[in-house]
Amino acid sequence: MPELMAMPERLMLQQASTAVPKEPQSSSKVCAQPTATKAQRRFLTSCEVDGEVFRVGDSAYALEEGQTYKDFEDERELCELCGKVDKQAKGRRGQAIPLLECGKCLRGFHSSCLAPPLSSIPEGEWLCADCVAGRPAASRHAPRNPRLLFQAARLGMVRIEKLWEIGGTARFSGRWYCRPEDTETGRQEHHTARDVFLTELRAEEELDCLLRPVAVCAPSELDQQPQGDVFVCDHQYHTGCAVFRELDAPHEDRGDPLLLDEGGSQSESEEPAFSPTASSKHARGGRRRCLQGGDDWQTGRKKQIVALGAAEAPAGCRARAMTPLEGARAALALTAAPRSMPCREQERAEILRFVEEAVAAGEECLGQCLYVAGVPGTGKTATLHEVMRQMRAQMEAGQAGSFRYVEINALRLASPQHAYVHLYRALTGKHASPAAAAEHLEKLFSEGGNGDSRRVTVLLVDEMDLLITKKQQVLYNLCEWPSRRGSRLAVIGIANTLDLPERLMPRIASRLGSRRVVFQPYRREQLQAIVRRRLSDAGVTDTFDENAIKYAASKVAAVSGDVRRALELCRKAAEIAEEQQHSSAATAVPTGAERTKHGNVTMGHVDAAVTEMFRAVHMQLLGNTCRLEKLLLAALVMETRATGRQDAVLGKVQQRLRFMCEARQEPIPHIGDVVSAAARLGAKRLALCDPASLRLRMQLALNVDVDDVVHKLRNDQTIPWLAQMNL
Ligand SMILES: Nc1ncnc2c1ncn2[C@@H]1O[C@H](COP(=O)(O)OP(=O)(O)OP(=O)(O)O)[C@@H](O)[C@H]1O
Ligand SMILES: [Zn+2]
Ligand SMILES: [Zn+2]
Repeated sequence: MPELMAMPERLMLQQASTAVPKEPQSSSKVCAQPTATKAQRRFLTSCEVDGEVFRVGDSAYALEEGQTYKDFEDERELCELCGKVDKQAKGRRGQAIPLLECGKCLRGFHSSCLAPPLSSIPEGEWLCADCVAGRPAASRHAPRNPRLLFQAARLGMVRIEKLWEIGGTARFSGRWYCRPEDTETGRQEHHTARDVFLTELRAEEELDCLLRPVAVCAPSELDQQPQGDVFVCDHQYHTGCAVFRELDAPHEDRGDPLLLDEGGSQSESEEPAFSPTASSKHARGGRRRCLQGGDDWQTGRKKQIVALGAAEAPAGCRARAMTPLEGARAALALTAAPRSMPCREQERAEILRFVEEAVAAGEECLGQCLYVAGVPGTGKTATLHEVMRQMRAQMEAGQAGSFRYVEINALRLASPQHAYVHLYRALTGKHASPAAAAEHLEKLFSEGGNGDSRRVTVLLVDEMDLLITKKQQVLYNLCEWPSRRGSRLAVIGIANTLDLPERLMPRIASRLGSRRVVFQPYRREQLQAIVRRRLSDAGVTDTFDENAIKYAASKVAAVSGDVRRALELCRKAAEIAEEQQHSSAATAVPTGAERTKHGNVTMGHVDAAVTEMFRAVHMQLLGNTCRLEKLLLAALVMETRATGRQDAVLGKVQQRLRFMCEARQEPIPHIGDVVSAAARLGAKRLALCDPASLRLRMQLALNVDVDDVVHKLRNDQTIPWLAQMNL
């Protein structure tokens, strides 16, 4: 329901000047928001300021320092040729001739000023003579309309992500857009005059700093937009890491250093909005991005603010405080980026040294490859992310040279060759086919091909073993490019197998394998320390009985050193304890006070969590397998552990099965039975396999967690000797 929130202007001015420190030129005033009043925020979905409606999700021009609305009173562009706005047509009616806009440089021309003059406005896109000839198309006149001012870096543009009203003032937070010129690689051939990139830099100010909404659309939607204030955006640009990313690219990991200063939903508004001194210097051109916060910008607007739609407050923004158990659950969640990573200090230092050396070497950065290995859940990715976050902080503090950081997860690639596509896109913001991208990268990493970028690129390739192809060309390129003079590229590969370099051709192995960091599986005490640290970082150490943590750690350490399982188990235990607390509160026994005191997670809860985790459907399916299927699973686990690959050829698995049976004096199963047992595992979705027609050439891979399989096999009563096997 519309609601009027206009306040007397005098009052508003007072408010603004008390909220703002006295020095009028200080840029820090943008950040100096009184946080004490945060509780009274009312979130809005849209808001009207003097007739302009701004919605969440809209983009808008934002005034830069020193600009006022008065500056935009006459936005009419001048004709590039005659330098005038209006021109009376010679002849009968004497009406103004509109300016014709060049589709590339966006400058305006009177149709009658052109040589030869155009008698009618052309249909579709029209290009000026400079653009047709490929000449630089700089305007001779100072731009007057916002679109050209933005392109001349004299006006900002933001995307509004939140709108709220506080004390009669409407405020917004959002992110800045930048132009191709503001990126590390600068304006490139494929950029059009309308291309913009959404950056990670946040803005938070009064809504009054926004001039008016603009349309920002995907390239494919451009045709449906009216001319004028329209921009095209299909990539984000991270100014800190100087890399591009598809606008809607999925990102899962909260620890991803690229996501650091995106407006996180929980921490929003605690962290200062973008401070122009800190991060903008990394954006090329070091443009000072500061929203007007003084008194002068209020001239020209009456500040009639109308809140149009009130929004539900975002979850968590006004939520009640978390209970300790909820806090514990959140701290143990796998998606939470750990604040600190105990037990990995040495590995971390080694990786940090590698990156520091590569970045410091700059031009001389030659042949830098690092191979990081370790079984799943040993903190490889998390440690790397932490190192990169630290490097970024160093870079921003001016303690380390600038670098670019690109991350590729081979699991998410459509094919190994798509690694090229991803890397090329990150460096240039451009999409290309795998073959074309490989060609461009080849040039880029050859001498002088990297343009005038002085930054070293640090490339992280997660799950690197998935990039193995028949000719190993992708891996070869990724490991060879860094050794090119002037490539300024350092590559870090992560994989689960220790011997990946040894499985590669010697020319790759020599490059990748020379520097390694190995992550050993966590031992029981380490798992314990990690869980404990996560809890203490969140300030909820005493939610867990010491014995409960110890018990959970030993349960997990008995099967694997995968910290994920330890965290999951403890999280589940906390969940169970919480449920118990709720149900006992509901029955309202007067011992409530005592209950909360003892409402800790105990060994009993961990035990319940173990049972629950192992009650999952696939665990039941595992329990219902026949003897041969069980033996086959055991052989498959051993084979994949030995090769470090996820899949195995049935022939090899069958060989292991035979040795196993021979050693235990079990009857050796017939090959046909083995093939059909494999097909049955496939049908139950416990394993992935090719058609059974391939027989022993069939590829087989586990489709369930290997630790679950091992747990089941070790505890199998019907084949007790499996417990002694080295699974
Ligand atoms: N030392 C540690 N302290 C705190 N949390 C940790 C530690 N090691 C790992 N974790 C957490 O465990 C989870 C798994 O870690 P990570 O993804 O880094 O493992 P990984 O070795 O890369 O495994 P994979 O090979 O399966 O990707 C993450 O949520 C991470 O935050
Ligand atoms: Zn003219
Ligand atoms: Zn032009």
